[in-house]
Amino acid sequence: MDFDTLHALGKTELHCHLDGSLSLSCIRQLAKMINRPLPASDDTLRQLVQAPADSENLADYLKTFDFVAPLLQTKKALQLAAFDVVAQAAEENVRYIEIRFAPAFSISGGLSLSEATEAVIEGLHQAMTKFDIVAKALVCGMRQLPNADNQAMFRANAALLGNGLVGGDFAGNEADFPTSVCAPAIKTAQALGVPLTFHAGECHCPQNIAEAIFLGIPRIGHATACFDQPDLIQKIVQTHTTIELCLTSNLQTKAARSLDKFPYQALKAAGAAITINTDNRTVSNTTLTHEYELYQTYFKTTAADFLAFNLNGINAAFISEPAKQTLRNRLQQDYAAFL
Ligand SMILES: O=c1[nH]cnc2c1ncn2[C@@H]1O[C@H](CO)[C@@H](O)[C@H]1O
Ligand SMILES: [Zn+2]
Repeated sequence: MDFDTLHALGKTELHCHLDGSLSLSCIRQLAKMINRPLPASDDTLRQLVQAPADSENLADYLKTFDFVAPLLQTKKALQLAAFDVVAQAAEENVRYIEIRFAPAFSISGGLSLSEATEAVIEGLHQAMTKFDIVAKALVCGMRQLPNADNQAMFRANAALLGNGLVGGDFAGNEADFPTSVCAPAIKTAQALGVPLTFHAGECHCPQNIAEAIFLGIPRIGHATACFDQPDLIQKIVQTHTTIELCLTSNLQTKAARSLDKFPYQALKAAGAAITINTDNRTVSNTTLTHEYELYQTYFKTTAADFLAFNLNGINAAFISEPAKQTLRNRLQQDYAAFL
């Protein structure tokens, strides 16, 4: 399929970070609101908000997020940001998206942990009235924060579940903060009834994936380190764990040092429920269409595969069964001409 066809295909995306996906024009608008000077040239600005080409590891990649954090400290800014990311997704025919962000990174201007989320939800709702897309929010605990902080975040946000907020995640510094360290906050989120996905396996540590599955988490972001672990892959299949693959991001963070160390083929061969995601449109300089193009080029992924991965995404989405059925029907229609 050519790029225009890949662009036209209906899509779903479970793994997309708000702060890593702002368009340059949105970044300019937000910077203006706090009188922060930015380089006049888009090329220069892009260098500042994209992960460096020579990122050594996840920690290096995550440094890029410091640039936009000060821009996301007011209700208006978070609303505009959420609207902006949904608009980008709708433009490339994403029908369903879950957008994640860390409330703890948006409270230095005086917002509470729940007000930050309410503002994101407001932006998602505004975008849904304008574009043909369903957009939901996930709140991220951060691995490097104390469990008490992540627990407070989930407690503050649990009441918003069902009203635009559909679940939670843990992101951040996996190399120094393994899954076991986060277990108390994971258990708190689960006890509060927060559906969870979880970043694991980005730092060459398959154990972090295994522990997350053991703790009953039904979706794993990345899971890169399972590529040469047949037993773990069997566990993923048996437990019906859905994997949120992020190819470009993994090559940048060196989670996968080459394509043969990316787990797509091993997971697909085993029959695991995989999905394709951007992770961070801006920080990783990608789009979901570009990701599809890479899979087609590198792995000969077909329209039937893309449909199956999108249906995996719907099955694992944190929404009601009737809402899922509507989206499934829509995707079947979208793909009918390509199968
Ligand atoms: O690939 C990733 N792995 C781990 N953490 C990430 C990744 N991408 C973004 N974030 C972290 O999630 C926070 C909330 O969106 C971001 O600020 C960033 O620190
Ligand atoms: Zn991520």
